Amino acid sequence: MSSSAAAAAPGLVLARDVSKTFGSRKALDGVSISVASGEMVALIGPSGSGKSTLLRSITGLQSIDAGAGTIQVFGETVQKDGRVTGAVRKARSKLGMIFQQFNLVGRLSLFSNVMLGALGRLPGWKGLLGLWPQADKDKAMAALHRVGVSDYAAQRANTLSGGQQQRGAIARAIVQGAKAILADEPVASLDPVSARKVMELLVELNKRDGMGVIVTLHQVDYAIRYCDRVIALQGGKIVYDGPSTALDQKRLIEIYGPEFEDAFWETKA
Ligand SMILES: Nc1ncnc2c1ncn2[C@@H]1O[C@H](COP(=O)(O)OP(=O)(O)OP(=O)(O)O)[C@@H](O)[C@H]1O
Repeated sequence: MSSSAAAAAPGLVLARDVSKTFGSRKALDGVSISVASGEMVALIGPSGSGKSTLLRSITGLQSIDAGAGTIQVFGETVQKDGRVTGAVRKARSKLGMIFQQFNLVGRLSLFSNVMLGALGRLPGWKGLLGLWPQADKDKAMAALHRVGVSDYAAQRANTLSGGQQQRGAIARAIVQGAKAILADEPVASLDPVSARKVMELLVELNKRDGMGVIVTLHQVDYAIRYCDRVIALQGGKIVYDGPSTALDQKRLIEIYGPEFEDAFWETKA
């Protein structure tokens, strides 16, 4: 790519002056962030600071306040004038979304769930009838193998462990051909070993495949260990945006308050 083409390539997220009000509470208050396409960024902050609201606004799952705020995803304006725009579909096709509660269809096999990632590329009736092209089936099995759960392909999703389901959700994003993963508390419901595996997978997709990753995390130590950049929210405002290596104890106490020690050591056991 020429340097001018690289300069023109749209980033993963460009959010300007984004606010979101629920009743009398400002969940986001004039937030602006810019995330390049191959970055891995942790969103941290105390409970209720606006992390999920920011992520949901980026994916267009929720509209932002009317006003000057705008959000672009891969160059598509997904939020403007307080409305989610029609361009959100195109943007979402490039985003793999991962949630705390896995969001797999429980009665379907793990394999079928992963195949759902290919739905956007197929006429709907073919997908509904399970008439998947062999190339997509191969891709799904390769993705399941890559995330380490191919042995469970035929098992119903609701009989799998949380860690297996979350890895399945990541396989679905791979099959979708996502250019980035937006993950909302992906490890909050997992035991420490499964949580580490999921974080390591996200890092691998970022470093090896160049996928952008934005991940909300409660565990500060995970943010520091796995993410190069951290954005911290407090009361809906950005209070830190920089390298994770520069997050020292003083800064973390500023972000979380004096209870920070508890939050930090929560996952050390
Ligand atoms: N749908 C909603 N209706 C009303 N208030 C909401 C809604 N969603 C979020 N809020 C409020 O907005 C604020 C930010 O919530 P948000 O879920 O974004 O925080 P968070 O940082 O992700 O918190 P946590 O770490 O506990 O998940 C909170 O005060 C929350 O109560």
